[in-house]
Amino acid sequence: MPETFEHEVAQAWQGGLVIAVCGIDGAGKTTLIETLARTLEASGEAVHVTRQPTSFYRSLEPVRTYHDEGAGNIPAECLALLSAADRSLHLAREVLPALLAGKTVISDRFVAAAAAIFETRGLSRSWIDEVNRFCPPPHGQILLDISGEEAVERIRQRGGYIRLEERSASTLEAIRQNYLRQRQENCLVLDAQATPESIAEQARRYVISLSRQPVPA
Ligand SMILES: Nc1ncnc2c1ncn2[C@@H]1O[C@H](COP(=O)(O)OP(=O)(O)OP(=O)(O)O)[C@@H](O)[C@H]1O
Ligand SMILES: Cc1cn([C@H]2C[C@H](O)[C@@H](COP(=O)(O)O)O2)c(=O)[nH]c1=O
Repeated sequence: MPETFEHEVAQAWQGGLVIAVCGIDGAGKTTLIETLARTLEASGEAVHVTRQPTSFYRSLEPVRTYHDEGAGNIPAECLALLSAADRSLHLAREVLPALLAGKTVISDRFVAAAAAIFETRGLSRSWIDEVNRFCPPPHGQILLDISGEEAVERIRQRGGYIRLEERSASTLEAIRQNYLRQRQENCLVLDAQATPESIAEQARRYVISLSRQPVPA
């Protein structure tokens, strides 16, 4: 019998380290990941930084239309399936090769983001979990917690392209509440309004504790 993709992923997961950084848009994921990766690399760790969804998902017409204009005639199921397909390619082409090369993978969003986002778009958690069944939870997850209102304000100040959902504090707040409700036991929840330095230091200690190394002072 051919080996299933699920089995291949499960094998690569053993002994590897995948850290997901989650939180609503504007929470500070990119900012934290940059510092965290630099700090871990400086201490000799091989790190691979990546993100979900990938540019493949973002480039798809229904996704771009949804981001610009909202649902219209695009079913949430369609976007969730495209995002799951994107996730499977991302695992096969990027995450597994990095793990097999002995790297620590830090991902800007991971499978929990799909659950938090697509529940607010009306899909059931069991259906979302089923279509993402091939993707195990990460070994560690950092949730940057911020209110929808504060996130909208940060996104506005950051400037650049702003998606429709990013203008709605109540939508971002609903996604935030899903993240908080669904979080794994070992998830580190950080106040995203602390200073970037303090957030990065708490994240560094968490990652080192997961890699079972003594935490340097
Ligand atoms: N701890 C912090 N305190 C204050 N401002 C912050 C902090 N972290 C990030 N910011 C600022 O908030 C804005 C959003 O940060 P960032 O782009 O890192 O968020 P993000 O979660 O990656 O957003 P998105 O999901 O939209 O890509 C940026 O302008 C950034 O400089
Ligand atoms: C995981 C996942 C995310 N999305 C959404 C979440 C964001 O609003 C965008 C991507 O934003 P970025 O700031 O450009 O990273 O996509 C989604 O629609 N489906 C998903 O599975």
